[in-house]
Amino acid sequence: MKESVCCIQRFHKKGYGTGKSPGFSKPLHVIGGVIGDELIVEVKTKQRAFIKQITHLSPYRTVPKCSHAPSCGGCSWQQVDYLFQLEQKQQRVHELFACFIKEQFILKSILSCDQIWQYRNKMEFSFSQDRSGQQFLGLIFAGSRGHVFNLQECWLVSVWFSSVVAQVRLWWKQSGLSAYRLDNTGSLRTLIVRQSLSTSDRLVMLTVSGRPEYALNKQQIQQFIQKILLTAPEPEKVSIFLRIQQAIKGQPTQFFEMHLHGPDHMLEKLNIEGKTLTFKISPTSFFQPNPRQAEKLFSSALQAIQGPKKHILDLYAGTATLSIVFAKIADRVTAIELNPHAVFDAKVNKELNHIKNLEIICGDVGSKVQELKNDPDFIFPDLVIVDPPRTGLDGKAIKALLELRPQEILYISCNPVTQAHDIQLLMPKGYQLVLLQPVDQFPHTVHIETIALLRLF
Ligand SMILES: C[S@@+](CC[C@H](N)C(=O)[O-])C[C@H]1O[C@@H](n2cnc3c(N)ncnc32)[C@H](O)[C@@H]1O
Repeated sequence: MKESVCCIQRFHKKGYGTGKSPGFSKPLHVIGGVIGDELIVEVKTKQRAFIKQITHLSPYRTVPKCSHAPSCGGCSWQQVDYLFQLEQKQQRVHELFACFIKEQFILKSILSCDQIWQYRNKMEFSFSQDRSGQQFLGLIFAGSRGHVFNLQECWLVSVWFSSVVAQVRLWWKQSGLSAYRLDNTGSLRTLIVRQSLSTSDRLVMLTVSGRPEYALNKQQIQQFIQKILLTAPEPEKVSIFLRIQQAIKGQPTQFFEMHLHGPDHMLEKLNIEGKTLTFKISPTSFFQPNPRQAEKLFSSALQAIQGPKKHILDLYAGTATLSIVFAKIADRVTAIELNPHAVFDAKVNKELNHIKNLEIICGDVGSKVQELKNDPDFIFPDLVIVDPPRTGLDGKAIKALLELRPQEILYISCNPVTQAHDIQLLMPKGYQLVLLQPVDQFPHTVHIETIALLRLF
């Protein structure tokens, strides 16, 4: 391991501080480095380095709240002043789009987060064991290849999350179970914890191996439930699930959920333009992880569109959040979602929010749009909303969009890199980017949510 000096000049896309260092031909990426820092660093791999000493403090540096901040892979920017985080995110979005868009488009100022701590409603923790058998349950070390550390606190979520982790760690010690390993041996894989920010509903899901020789027995499951119930003020209201993940070589991974305790879902509420909407969320359904910012995201998306619309297609609809928000400006809305559990939630959410003009379809976006188009009664949409996973739109979905040729496409994304890539494919076919609105859903991380409005010219 080599020691060197390094001045941080910019941020790497993963949030590391990047700067030149004498003796190294390529810039170093320093975990925890902030633009303006002068550092003595330890160089671990060719370009990856760790801070040994700060010789000059950046004016953008602040004191992290969490004791894990210097090494946790969850928050790479807790040491960066929040206003500077926002500036950096705004600049990143500008760089990603301005490099290929020559026409005028409006890049709005990023919508900041009012509650920058304890804003998440979900966190996934991993189980791991080293060669000596020492047990770890928590998050992944920054810059490591999946090395887990024992989490004691996390400021992105409520304190209940760390008390669940602590109780599960105690249960694990007594259980005799082992952590799942990449060679498909061992039992315990992940622990998902969710807590609604509006109703305080709580949900815990333990994911284990599907190999029969690593299955949990009745007593182990009962003891797991008892430990979780110790953490909650109203134990009867905690939902507990066991998820069995079956990984067989050459076959798609399969999941089976077992409902162990409490309600089979949780409820979350969003306030959109003065109206409170209620959403049922099953353990495997996606829901926006920062509900207060989701309110800003959805309100801002709604304001970007001038209604009324005849037919809105909501692709990658999840639990139908956007469909329900947009239903008031359309004659009809059609939602398409792959996950059957989320589709089931979406149907309940339609009823809970008294929506009459919404149809919900379960299936892959690319295939279902083709089927819809073949229906002679199909009304071509004037607005298509897409909110895909981080990987963006696949070839089939892009093709479907181009065949539908709606007047407007509202593209919401948690990954502006894939979003910019997809928009580059849509532009030569007559679409122009008219509006870009970044939203800070994830303070202290490098992640950015963006709303893009495309119009057919
Ligand atoms: C980022 S979430 C957006 C959900 C929703 N718009 C919201 O804000 O709550 C993406 C959703 O796309 C779904 N999905 C992923 N691939 C899909 C596909 N090929 N076809 C349909 N839905 C898909 C996922 O299950 C997930 O619910």
